[in-house]
Amino acid sequence: MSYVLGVDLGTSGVKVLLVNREGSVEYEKTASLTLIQEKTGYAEQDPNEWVEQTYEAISTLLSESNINPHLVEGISFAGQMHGLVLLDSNNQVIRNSILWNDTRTTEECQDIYRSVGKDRLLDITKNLALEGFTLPKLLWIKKHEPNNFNKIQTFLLPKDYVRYRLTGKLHMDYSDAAGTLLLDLAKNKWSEEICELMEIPTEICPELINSIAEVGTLTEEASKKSGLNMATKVFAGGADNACAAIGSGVLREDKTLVSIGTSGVVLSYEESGDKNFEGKVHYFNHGAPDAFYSMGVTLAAGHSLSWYKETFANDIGFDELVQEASTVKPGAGGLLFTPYINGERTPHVDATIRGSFIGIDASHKRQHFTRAILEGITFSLQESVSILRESGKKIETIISVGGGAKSDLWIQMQADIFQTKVIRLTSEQGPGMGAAMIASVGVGWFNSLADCGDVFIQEEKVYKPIEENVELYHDLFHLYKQVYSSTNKINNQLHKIRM
Ligand SMILES: Nc1ncnc2c1ncn2[C@@H]1O[C@H](COP(=O)(O)OP(=O)(O)O)[C@@H](O)[C@H]1O
Ligand SMILES: O=C(CO)[C@@H](O)[C@H](O)COP(=O)(O)O
Repeated sequence: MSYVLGVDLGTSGVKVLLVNREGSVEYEKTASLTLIQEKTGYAEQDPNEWVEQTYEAISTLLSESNINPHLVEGISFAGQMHGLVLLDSNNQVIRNSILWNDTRTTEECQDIYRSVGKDRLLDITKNLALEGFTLPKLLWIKKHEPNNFNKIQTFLLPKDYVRYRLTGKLHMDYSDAAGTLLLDLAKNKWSEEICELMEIPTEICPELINSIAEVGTLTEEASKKSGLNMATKVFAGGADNACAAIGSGVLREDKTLVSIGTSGVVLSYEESGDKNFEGKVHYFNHGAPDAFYSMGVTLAAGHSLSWYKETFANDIGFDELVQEASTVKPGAGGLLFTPYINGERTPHVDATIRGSFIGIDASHKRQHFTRAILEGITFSLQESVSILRESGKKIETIISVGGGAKSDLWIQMQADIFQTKVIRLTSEQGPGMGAAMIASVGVGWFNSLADCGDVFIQEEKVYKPIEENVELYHDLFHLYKQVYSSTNKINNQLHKIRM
């Protein structure tokens, strides 16, 4: 038997999957990560912790599974997008990474619109200037940390930095580069026009490669620290959502996934990169060659639940917390939650909005708040489903992945609110499975990602909408959508106090 490893550098932790030639996940290991939030709107992580925790997860997996490392033929990576990693002339990390859910860069986004123009930016990158993207972070460093900016030899994204430390090779893959606001999507190259207009030296932009490209093998240090054989082949990998699309079989039109990780995404396959969504959704390169995807993003999806658990229910696990919520009927006793604890992207591009509980009643218990959070996150994702449907997408079946897909209750809720069949796969680890599929094609087990998907991707359970819940949630969704416009002005005032 031989194996590949899929590494998913998520925000909550590094997840490593050991996958055999039949696509079975024979072992998985997670090593947690620390989210540094020194003040409102800030989110950072230490790139060196990513590397150490990747070594920890791989070495522990190998020792616990008792697998001979020589049987691991290949490894690839999925990673949280947009996070800015700055390397100096010795390829040393200059400062902590500013992450995808950090919203400090509103001014820099306005600078981009002033210098490039919103329409021109959309023409070149197909995306709006959002606080979580990479270019605004680079501009923030240039404005607020000029000494650090002047030390930059190159910038990378999270998984590319981990792959660099394991191989000694510097690259960025196209699916992740698409989220930097520096990639010319049509020309598939760094935009010299945007670099020039924003005074970003083009030489700090790394070499671009495809997700399925072989980048090399492991360094001696990486082999020693991970326990893997030095001859293990390393493949580029992709953005976590691009890999989730691969790992969920979203490899043709009208295939859609929902991933509830720290963020929440609704992702739909796009055959071309020349549609015009007017920036209403994200529009990025897929991890599969010559393909793209549209995507709505809820900034704090799983994060809303994990923040609530850590703050109010740290004595119990997620399973128990969610099980409690299942004792409450749909509608959470008239309690609504909006998941804007880090601001929001889709449909509301608003870094100052914050979350709300509306309708708190003296009869409500913890389980009502938990259910309201699950429903509010799902309502937020329904807003992205609605945008994609309004763009002409047929969304009749959705594949659910991410940590949120561990819960029967939450997937049923998704079916009821999205009013579609929702499929749970045998592994909810969409990004990690996608990375494993990239490695399995790379080592030659399959001729294409689609051929690999036919073997690796197995449905475990289909959830169908429950009519009475559909009707209730349909009415509640209209109430939910009113909360943003009813609270954004107050939140803007509160933001001044929060700073
Ligand atoms: N058993 C569970 N039931 C429901 N939700 C869960 C469960 N375990 C984790 N989660 C949710 O999944 C999220 C983490 O999902 P994951 O895909 O690992 O995120 P990331 O890739 O961002 O690290 C947590 O924030 C939590 O809200
Ligand atoms: O910013 C985005 C997509 O644009 C997020 O999807 C990040 O990629 C984080 O992913 P998770 O940690 O939630 O998996």
